[in-house]
Amino acid sequence: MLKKNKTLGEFIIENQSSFQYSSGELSKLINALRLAAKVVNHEVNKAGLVDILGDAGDTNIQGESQQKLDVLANEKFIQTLKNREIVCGIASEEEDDFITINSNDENHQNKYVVLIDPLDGSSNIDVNVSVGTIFSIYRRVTPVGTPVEMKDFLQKGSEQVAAGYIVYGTSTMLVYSTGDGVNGFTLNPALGTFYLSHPNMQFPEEGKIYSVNEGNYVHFLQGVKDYIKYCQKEEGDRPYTSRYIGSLVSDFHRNMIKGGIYMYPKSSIAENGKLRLLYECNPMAYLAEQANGIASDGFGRILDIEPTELHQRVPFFCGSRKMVEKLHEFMAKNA
Ligand SMILES: O=P(O)(O)OC[C@H]1O[C@](O)(COP(=O)(O)O)[C@@H](O)[C@@H]1O
Ligand SMILES: [Mg+2]
Ligand SMILES: [Mg+2]
Repeated sequence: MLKKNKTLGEFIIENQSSFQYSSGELSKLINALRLAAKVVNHEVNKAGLVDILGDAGDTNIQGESQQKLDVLANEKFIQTLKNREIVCGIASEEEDDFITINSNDENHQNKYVVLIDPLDGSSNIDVNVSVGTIFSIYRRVTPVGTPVEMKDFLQKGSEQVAAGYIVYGTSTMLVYSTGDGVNGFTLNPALGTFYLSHPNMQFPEEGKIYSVNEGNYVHFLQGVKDYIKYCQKEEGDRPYTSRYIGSLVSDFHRNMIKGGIYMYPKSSIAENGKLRLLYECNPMAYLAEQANGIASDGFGRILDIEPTELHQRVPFFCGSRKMVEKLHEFMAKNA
């Protein structure tokens, strides 16, 4: 049984040997993400006091207006990773193309690439509702010693070596996995230290919460509509409770603790849904499976999807095993 209140630093060192490619490089990388999380947490917590609320006045490659905190979080994560010379490339929701990191690594010796959603839940920033950061880590497929290429980023989610998120909520937590279960660490703001608070997180097999933007209901496929009606029907332990924060990280985190299903389906107004495969769906799917949950596009496993573009979107259904299996029944019936 993992002893609680171990610091994240201690946990990283102790668990390094259980990682198949253990060389200390991934530990350094997780440590860098931990540092960047603290820097961004500090900015998020005082957002209303300084001029970092609101629109940054630019749009990203997906045509979405960038919030000032999107831009700031993006800068902080990229800078922290660059300064620590431990990755050979970074891709981000807020960057059109991937970034090659070779400033101090002339020989391109670094083995890992990182994909990030620097600030998840942007529509909640200005209204003081919890937001997050999502990260996904792969070993490069191109030879060490050569510059990083697009194919190093366009890998199936099943190839991830680690993934995680930070939730900036009532408390700040860093939750991640390196393929050996999911563990959650809570930041003690006074000490600036993350402590193990949620060892071995697991999705309950069954849940009573469904999370979907019902404002889009009329545009959903019949299978999704039927499943939502099933959740709302007075029968057995239903109706379920509807909870939708509008920050993927926060909705996922709640559902992982309490049991539930999160859905961002495709619709007649969003052909492939809204969420991005590489830095939203793949990392959350990796965590879900490590925590005994399921993540699919309504028909197949998210982690088996072959990526084709850096910012591609996919329909996303994720959560407690029995709930996602029930959704699959309705999707199959209407396929
Ligand atoms: O407002 P909508 O259409 O329901 O979308 C909410 C979803 O979009 C997101 O905000 C997309 O993420 P970003 O904020 O990183 O762009 C998710 O966090 C959230 O679940
Ligand atoms: Mg996001
Ligand atoms: Mg974002």
